[in-house]
Amino acid sequence: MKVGVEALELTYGEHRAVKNLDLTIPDGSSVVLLGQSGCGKTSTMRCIAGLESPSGGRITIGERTVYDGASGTSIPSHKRNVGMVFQSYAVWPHMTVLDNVAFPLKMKGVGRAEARRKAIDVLEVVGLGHLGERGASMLSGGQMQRVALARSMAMEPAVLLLDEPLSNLDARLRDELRVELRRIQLDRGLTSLYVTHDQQEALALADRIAIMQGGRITQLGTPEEIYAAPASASIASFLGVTNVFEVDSLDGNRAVLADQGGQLLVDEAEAGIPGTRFACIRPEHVRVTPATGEGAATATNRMRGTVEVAVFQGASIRCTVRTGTGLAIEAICPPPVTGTLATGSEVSLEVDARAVRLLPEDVTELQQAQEVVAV
Ligand SMILES: Nc1ncnc2c1ncn2[C@@H]1O[C@H](COP(=O)(O)OP(=O)(O)OP(=O)(O)O)[C@@H](O)[C@H]1O
Repeated sequence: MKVGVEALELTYGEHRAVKNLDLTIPDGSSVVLLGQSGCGKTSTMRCIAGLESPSGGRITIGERTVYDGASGTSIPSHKRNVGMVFQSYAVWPHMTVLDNVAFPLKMKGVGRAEARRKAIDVLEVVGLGHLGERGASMLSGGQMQRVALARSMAMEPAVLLLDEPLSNLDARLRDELRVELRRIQLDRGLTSLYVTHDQQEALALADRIAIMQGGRITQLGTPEEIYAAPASASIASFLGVTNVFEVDSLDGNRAVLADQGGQLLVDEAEAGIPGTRFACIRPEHVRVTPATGEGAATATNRMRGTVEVAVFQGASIRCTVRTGTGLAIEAICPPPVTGTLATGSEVSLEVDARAVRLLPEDVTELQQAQEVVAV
């Protein structure tokens, strides 16, 4: 069911944890709240679940208003029909896997046979159909988290709230379960809100990502839109854009970098936007080649530099190159011709002017993601 949050406010004492927050989760879609620790993600989710008392705003689930500060409406958590999955697995160790899933259904008044049938069905969906009779204490972390997910899904909630459910798992399991979760979400058309500080998780699981900073949503868009066009330098940094350079001034379509960092050619359209202060370049948009002469093509930045460090990542190499003007530029490149990227190598860098984005340091109002421009 569709979930609507309007002008939500939550304060803890003097601290405003959630500030005038608006968010819609369309029916059957997955929204991921992505932001640094302490930005208010969990608080927002807990307000939707009915586990916090907001200080104002309105929350609707389907057609029902579950919270309204103006009229004093507040439906208790257990009557909101929300399912929750947390970081901690929260399975009952003394019960079998099947009973873990069937028990809450029985508590809700579902008959024994029907509860069992539903439990078997959702255990199948999460890939645990063969482990129904096993004691829950004998499961791995990943399996326990699947049980927790199955238990929430069995209740057929109007919305599934997931708060960093994968963060206690090791990296391999996390990757595996992330794909599995997305498959289940799409197959079942679950309406879900997922909270994480992990950008890979957000990119993989979201129909829409809501970037949260300081109690507000500052950008909303599809994973592709947010990845290609972050609204501010702080969002870009958070998304792993390591090349963020302060701009001193603009000279036509040249950005003069602060601290004698040299100049970068930028797209004319970017140069025309007033008030921007940081030049951001994704590492994968930097081309590294063996050193050649400095070129003078108009639409491409060309620089010479020395490889400071290069890290082999399997399918790619991540390296830091120090340019003649002292800029440290990161690049992600395909595995190179032998030796090109060894530490100390002289290399040439190329960055298309259209790959240099000029962004404000921060945004405080919600930015809808812009159309993605390929470079
Ligand atoms: N019960 C509480 N009492 C007082 N302050 C709180 C309480 N819970 C959270 N806060 C504060 O509110 C802010 C938002 O916390 P919240 O847990 O929502 O952040 P988060 O983005 O989910 O972070 P994390 O990823 O670390 O869980 C933080 O500054 C936190 O310290």
